[in-house]
Amino acid sequence: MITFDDVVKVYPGGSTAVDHLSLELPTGKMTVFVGPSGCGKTTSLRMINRMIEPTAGRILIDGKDVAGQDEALLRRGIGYVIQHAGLFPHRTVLDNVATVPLLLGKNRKEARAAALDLLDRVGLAPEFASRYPAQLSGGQQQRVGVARALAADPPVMLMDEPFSAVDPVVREGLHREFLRLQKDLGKTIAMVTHDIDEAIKLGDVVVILRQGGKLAQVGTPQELLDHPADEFVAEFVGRDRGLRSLSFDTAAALPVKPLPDDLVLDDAGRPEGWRTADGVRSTAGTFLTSDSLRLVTDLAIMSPVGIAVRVDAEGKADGVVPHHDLVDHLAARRGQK
Ligand SMILES: Nc1ncnc2c1ncn2[C@@H]1O[C@H](COP(=O)(O)OP(=O)(O)OP(=O)(O)O)[C@@H](O)[C@H]1O
Repeated sequence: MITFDDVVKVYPGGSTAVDHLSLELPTGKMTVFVGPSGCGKTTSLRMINRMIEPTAGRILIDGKDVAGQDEALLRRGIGYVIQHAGLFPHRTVLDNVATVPLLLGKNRKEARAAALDLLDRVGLAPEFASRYPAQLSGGQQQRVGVARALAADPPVMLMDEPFSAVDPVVREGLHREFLRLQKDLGKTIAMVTHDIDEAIKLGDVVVILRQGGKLAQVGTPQELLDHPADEFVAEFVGRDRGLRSLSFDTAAALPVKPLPDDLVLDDAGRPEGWRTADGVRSTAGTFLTSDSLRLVTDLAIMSPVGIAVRVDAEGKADGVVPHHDLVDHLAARRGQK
């Protein structure tokens, strides 16, 4: 666990970048710092590995104050990934990643093998190993940056806007791969982004800072969406927060009605579509109990008859949710929160 204990940073010249920040970043989870430009996100991150020293307060990793630790040793246990990857331009991809295992005392062969394994883990084929960073796309460079940060197998990773230099489609892919990787590795990660959607998607915990380096709110994405602490947070997480919060709940508790006659099924009981007055069948939108309430809402809205169809694992229809039932369920859900 990383603990911020009443941390203050005032830069020379007097601007307060971080103002009495107290927080806990849970072990093995991803904590995302987000907030408007200049609110102290990067400063907070860099105080963890002592690239910046706090003016007051303490930062502890697993109960040990970082201030008392040897900087080189401390940083060996903390991987660091930045925007544009920060790769060595005159070294090949393989050498960029193998540098760290070499520094840690592996021989050349072992270091190269470790680097190849890491490149594979971040989704880069072996043929990229001999290229130079300039011969890669932004997204590929970012993967090399992540592989290099992982090379020392650090328990903690700091990531400063790691996905912001790539276009939205590539970013989407990197998010997916990163979530898969983190599921395997379970690192304690502190990440900075200015993008609230990215924070909500990737963060187990989201820290929202406001101007002047003050903590606005900390919580799980769903807590922030369902219970924003004030107007600033509500605005920041977005006006559509009600709808987005539905992504975090499954349809498991959603009551269903029996199948109506106008739902056409095949021989195996799988929905084929809706029978309409002129005989045309339009597709029926189906969901599993494990799908999100957001998907069910979308299906009900898009359905010509305003009904979403629940199916089992074999695709067999076993109940329906008319949109008015869905609205009642969502209202009751809101009342329970
Ligand atoms: N070296 C410095 N000297 C003086 N002031 C600084 C220094 N670095 C940052 N600041 C100021 O501290 C505040 C916080 O900066 P920081 O970079 O931590 O914010 P940020 O939230 O990461 O911003 P952004 O999203 O724009 O990158 C800003 O007002 C900034 O101008």
